[in-house]
Amino acid sequence: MSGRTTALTPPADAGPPVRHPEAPAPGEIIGSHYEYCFGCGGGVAHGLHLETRAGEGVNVTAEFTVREAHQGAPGLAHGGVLATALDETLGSLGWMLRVIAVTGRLETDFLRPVPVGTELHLTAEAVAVHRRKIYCTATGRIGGPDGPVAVHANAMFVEVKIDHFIDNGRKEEIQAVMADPDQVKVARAFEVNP
Ligand SMILES: CCCCCCCC(=O)SCCNC(=O)CCNC(=O)[C@H](O)C(C)(C)COP(=O)(O)OP(=O)(O)OC[C@H]1O[C@@H](n2cnc3c(N)ncnc32)[C@H](O)[C@@H]1OP(=O)(O)O
Repeated sequence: MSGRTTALTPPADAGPPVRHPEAPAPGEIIGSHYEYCFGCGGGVAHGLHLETRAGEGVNVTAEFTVREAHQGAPGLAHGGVLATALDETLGSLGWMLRVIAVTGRLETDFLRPVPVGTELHLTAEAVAVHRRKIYCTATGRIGGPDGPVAVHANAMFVEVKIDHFIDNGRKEEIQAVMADPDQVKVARAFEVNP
């Protein structure tokens, strides 16, 4: 990581994020991007099962109920799980920009403990784009969209091509995904932007 600036403040020549014309309509549920994703996949028993909805701008909302399997301290959510919820919500912003992007940097503030049983209401928003970098923020509130803020993150995602996953993922899973024509179609559509 030599010579790389790690600041999460967008550079002066960064531009505003632009909602893609084919982004999901406001209020539309953004389905899971992968059945075995710990954040959103239905195939992970103890996963977060996060359900994300498109916002009106380059933003999304999501809910996640903290369950027993998500504990760190007795009766409280594990901080890493809460960071995962923020990360997953932020990851959905790619649908609004219609790019594939992965987390480059994620800085999380933990402001309140989150008890098991809590429904965490999450929002994420892209704030600036500079070349392949997407600067964004996310917030998790306890109990409702206007509840007290429990967690907040500033992040920078980096746009990648499908090859990022093909070249780096384990062969078994990559082959299974590539055998599904629907998944390939969705992924390739994201590579043609706009
Ligand atoms: C399909 C979507 C799934 C979503 C799931 C939820 C989100 C996730 O959890 S994704 C999984 C976690 N993240 C990862 O595994 C990513 C691992 N990291 C990588 O693969 C690489 O480091 C990657 C792709 C981020 C960047 O590598 P590379 O493509 O070679 O780009 P690189 O040239 O180094 O960087 C591009 C720009 O980003 C900047 N950058 C990259 N990483 C960072 C970082 N950590 N901090 C600050 N800046 C960074 C670089 O400085 C560069 O900036 P500039 O354009 O000004 O020169």
